[in-house]
This record gives sequence, C-alpha cells and structure tokens, in this order.
Amino acid sequence: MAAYKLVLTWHGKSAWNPENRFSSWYDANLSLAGHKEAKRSGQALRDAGYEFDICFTSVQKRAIQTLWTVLDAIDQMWLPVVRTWCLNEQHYGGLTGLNKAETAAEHGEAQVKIWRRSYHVPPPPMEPDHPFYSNISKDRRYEGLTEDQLPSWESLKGTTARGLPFWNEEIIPQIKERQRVLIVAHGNSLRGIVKHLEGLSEEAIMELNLPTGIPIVYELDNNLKPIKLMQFLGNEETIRKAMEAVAAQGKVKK
Ligand SMILES: O=C(O)[C@@H](COP(=O)(O)O)OP(=O)(O)O
Repeated sequence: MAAYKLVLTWHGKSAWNPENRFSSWYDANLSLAGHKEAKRSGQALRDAGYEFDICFTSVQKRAIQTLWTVLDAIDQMWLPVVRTWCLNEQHYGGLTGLNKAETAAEHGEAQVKIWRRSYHVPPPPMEPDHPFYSNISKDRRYEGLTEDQLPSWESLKGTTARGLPFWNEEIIPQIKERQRVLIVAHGNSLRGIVKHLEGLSEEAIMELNLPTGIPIVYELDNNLKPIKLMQFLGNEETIRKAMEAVAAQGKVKK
C-alpha cells in the first residue's frame, strides 16, 4: 500500500526546442507545441481524478507556464505555488544557446551525451563574454543568491546539490503532512530527484531520458521510497516517442 503519491512533470517543449538549443538558465517561453503537451498532461491528470494541495516549480517561465496550463486543465488554479531557483534546469554553462546537434558534430556525440547525461562531468563554464552571461547572471530574480549559489555552469551533481536540500527541507515536510504535491520542473532538475528517490547509480542515471509534458507518478512508502517503478500518465507510444526525441537532440543531423 502506498503511503504517499507524488506527481512530477517536465514542462512541455520550449521555444528553443525546435532550434535544438541548450536552454539551461535562459528563460525560453513555452512553445505552442509545449502548451499542447501541458494541456494534454492536465487532461490526463483530470481524467484520472488527481487533486493536489501544493505545487512546486522553478523560476523559469517554460515550467511556470506549463504549471498554469496543467492547473487550468484540472481546474485547480487556486492552489498555492512555490517557485524556486533550486528547481531550475541544470546550468549548461558555455553550452547555453548552442545547437545540440552542431555541438555533437564539433565535439562528438559521446561527449555531448556526457555533458547532457553524466552525473559528475560539468559542461564548460559560462565566461563573462558569453552572449547570455548578463541576460542570466545579472537577472533580478537571482539578486538574492550568494556568489557561491549562483552557478556559471554545473554538472547534474551540482544541480542536485541545490535541488536536494530544497527537496528535503521544503517538499518532504509537505508530503509527510499528507499534502498532495505536484512538481513541474525541468529534465535535469527532475532527473536529480528521480536519482535520489530511486537510488539510481551514476551509470543508470546516464541512460535516463524522461519524456517532456507527461505526468510521472510515484507511489511512495512511509520512508518515501518508491514502492514500484515510476508510472507515466499517457499513451505508451507518445511516451516512447517523447523519450526518444529527447535522446535524439544530441545526435549529429545527417
Ligand atoms: O537545457 C535544456 O536544453 C533542456 C534540457 O536539455 P537536455 O539535458 O535534455 O539536453 O532543458 P529544459 O528544456 O528541461 O529546461
């Protein structure tokens, strides 16, 4: 018997996905296709009768816009929402804004997979002359962060190092209070949570691509350990295609 249920959702495709760019901390909008994915997520949750008590998201609008759309579809727009930079996407440093397929052509698909999916290996740093340095690092929403907190690049380990304290201090107490939690965030901030929840090895997390815009349901025991594998709310074929599309972003275009 599950003691708790938790729903995670990766936002729908952003405006930078069709251009296949590393979005990272750049605040790309949700695209029309992403909006449709978000609506589909919300409808799947509505059809399955989901109700929530509190929502968590990042301070990036592709996640926030997805959350709004999901909440609208389930008619629960009144719910409290906590936005935090701790759930932001992995900071891809110097890769931010680059085309993933072109980066694979230049550095090799294996290297791009390491940058995108490894736990320890960070991307190259974002230097002050990077075209998006000021856009990101000088953004008012990050004013309150200390120099140590504000990244210029990070590995998944770094992403998890900010996500996990937030998980432990802010999200777990809500779950334990029997608040039904919905988290809408990003591919890698969610992979960090999944790694922690499932106790995945560094090799296993390297192979994990989540689907965009599909609710992921965890049933947890009293110790917050999953009692079974993550369940996706959606059509199997759509989910498979969504995961493959994410993995294919880092391949050289033929
Ligand atoms: O930064 C990005 O490009 C994507 C994830 O990219 P990959 O790790 O899948 O390359 O972030 P998101 O769309 O989740 O905010």
